[in-house]
Amino acid sequence: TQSTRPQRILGAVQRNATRGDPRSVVRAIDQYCRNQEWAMNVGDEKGCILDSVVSEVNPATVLELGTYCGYSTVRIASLLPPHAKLITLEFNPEFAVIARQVFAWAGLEDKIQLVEGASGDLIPKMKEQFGVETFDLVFLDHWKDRYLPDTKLMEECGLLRKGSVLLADNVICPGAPEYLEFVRSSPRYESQYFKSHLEYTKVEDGLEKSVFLG
Ligand SMILES: CCc1ncnc2c1ncn2[C@@H]1O[C@H](/C=C/CNC(=O)c2cc(-c3ccc(F)cc3)cc(O)c2O)[C@@H](O)[C@H]1O
Ligand SMILES: [Mg+2]
Repeated sequence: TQSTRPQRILGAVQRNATRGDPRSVVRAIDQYCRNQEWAMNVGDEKGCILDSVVSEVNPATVLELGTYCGYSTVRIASLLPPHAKLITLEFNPEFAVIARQVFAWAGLEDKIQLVEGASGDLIPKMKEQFGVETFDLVFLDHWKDRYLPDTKLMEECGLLRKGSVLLADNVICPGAPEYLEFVRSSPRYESQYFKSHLEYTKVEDGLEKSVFLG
């Protein structure tokens, strides 16, 4: 039977990365997706911007919306301090199965908690079910029309504190126009655009970093 793209990405990791070495997992996925078949990972160029924001925030609690194969999850988790917690939400069970194996190959399964389900259903349960107070960093990389409703939902659920950082992928391509308009015009956010390129291409894309002002 025909394999899926996520299965082929996992294969590339298992063939080319070193068990327990997160950076080799990241490199293996980037090489596969750049040379064999494109996939919607944040990628190496935007990934460097992601790394710099993670290092600057040095978060104790991270929420990722949209795991896919776990490329950005591994990238973020590999930079977290010892007792930090990364929760990643994914509603496609097939992608979740692949991502968990990618985390295991990277040796990061103890730092990453993948929760299966839709973000709109899970965000209201964060405090009671997952013992989260607030998130220091949120990485938005799921369906682009969910960025704004989920941001409003996180505010309503008291999951953002003064200084919480939202980092959103793809604000240009495919684009998240309503989200961008909101965070750039709201007095409750301080927003900054990091110009880059769509993963593995020369097409313009970028990340929007928005600090919640409380
Ligand atoms: C219901 C809420 C909700 N709850 C939980 N999990 C959810 C969810 N909504 C989605 N997911 C999961 O997240 C991932 C989807 C991510 C969606 N990402 C892009 O569409 C995208 C596209 C391009 C691009 C494609 C084609 C082009 F030509 C150009 C650019 C580039 C990029 O970097 C991109 O991120 C999958 O794992 C979903 O199962
Ligand atoms: Mg993306």
